[in-house]
Amino acid sequence: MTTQHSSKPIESEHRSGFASFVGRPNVGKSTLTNALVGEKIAITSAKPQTTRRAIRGIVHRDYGQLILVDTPGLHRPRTLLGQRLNDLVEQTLGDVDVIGFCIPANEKIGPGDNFINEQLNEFRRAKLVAVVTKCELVSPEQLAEQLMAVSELRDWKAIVPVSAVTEDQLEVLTKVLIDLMPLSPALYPPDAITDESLEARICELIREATLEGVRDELPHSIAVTIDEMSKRKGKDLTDIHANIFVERDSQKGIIIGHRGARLIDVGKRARLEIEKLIGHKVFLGLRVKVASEWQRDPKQLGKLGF
Ligand SMILES: Nc1nc2c(ncn2[C@@H]2O[C@H](COP(=O)(O)OP(=O)(O)OP(=O)(O)O)[C@@H](O)[C@H]2O)c(=O)[nH]1
Repeated sequence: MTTQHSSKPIESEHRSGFASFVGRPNVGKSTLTNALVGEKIAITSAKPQTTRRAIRGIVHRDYGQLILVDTPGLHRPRTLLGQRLNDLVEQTLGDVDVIGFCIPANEKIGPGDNFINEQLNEFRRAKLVAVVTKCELVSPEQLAEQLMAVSELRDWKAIVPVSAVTEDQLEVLTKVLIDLMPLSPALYPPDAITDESLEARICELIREATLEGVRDELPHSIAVTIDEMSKRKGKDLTDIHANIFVERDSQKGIIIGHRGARLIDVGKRARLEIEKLIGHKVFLGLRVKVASEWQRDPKQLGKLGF
């Protein structure tokens, strides 16, 4: 007598589950997510704390499926937005199978890392992995030292050094993470890369272009919404009308720039990224609006999608 089971050995070993990267702002969590997925899912920026949503990037292998949930990072909240972001992180981390704690290879472990490491004790469901990022920036000796320091933080399931820029060790990290997932069939269809809506991804691309080159206090004041998006009849062209919200008139001036020069540049960069995403030409109309103190106002936060 033969059993069905014996004829399907590969599927029975298939693993699927959720993982999240945590770590101080700017350690490379979003870049790593994009590099693992192989497509731009999360926006990245040299400004800290630019990640606002739980975005799922999906990595497919024949032995398993890894669903990456990007989070804004744990930090002490100063505004209602900050508080909502923290709630979102806690909810997310309470649910995932694996948490990858990202620590950059080129910076000594400090109070910020220790704070997050302590927070990780709260999430008992998840298996904990340390990911040492930006490895191409240091010598092999420095890397070895950092790996030692990381191993002293706690008893990790694994410690993996990677570089999202040179793509070093990305496949190793993928395998390590999938091997820690529960046995399960695939949770998403094979062609799914994210479950974020196209509109949400476009808003994020516009926010990313807007963030480039602005000073430190401004990034948190920017939110983007889409008023209208439609494909022109019989043409490979999509019209998109979007709003960039800031909190004060002075910020509006910064975004728009001298005679609108900066806004034109933002629009051009955002348009090119959106065209890459949707695969054809885009007309992008941007309007800058003031929604004063939106980060502290529950009604406005709701309207802007938080
Ligand atoms: N050299 C180097 N730079 C990297 C690497 N990964 C990310 N970066 C850079 O580090 C900066 C921060 O990257 P992000 O991916 O936005 O960092 P994050 O941790 O998601 O930041 P938050 O949005 O603040 O949470 C960007 O300027 C990236 O280009 C890497 O492997 N090597």
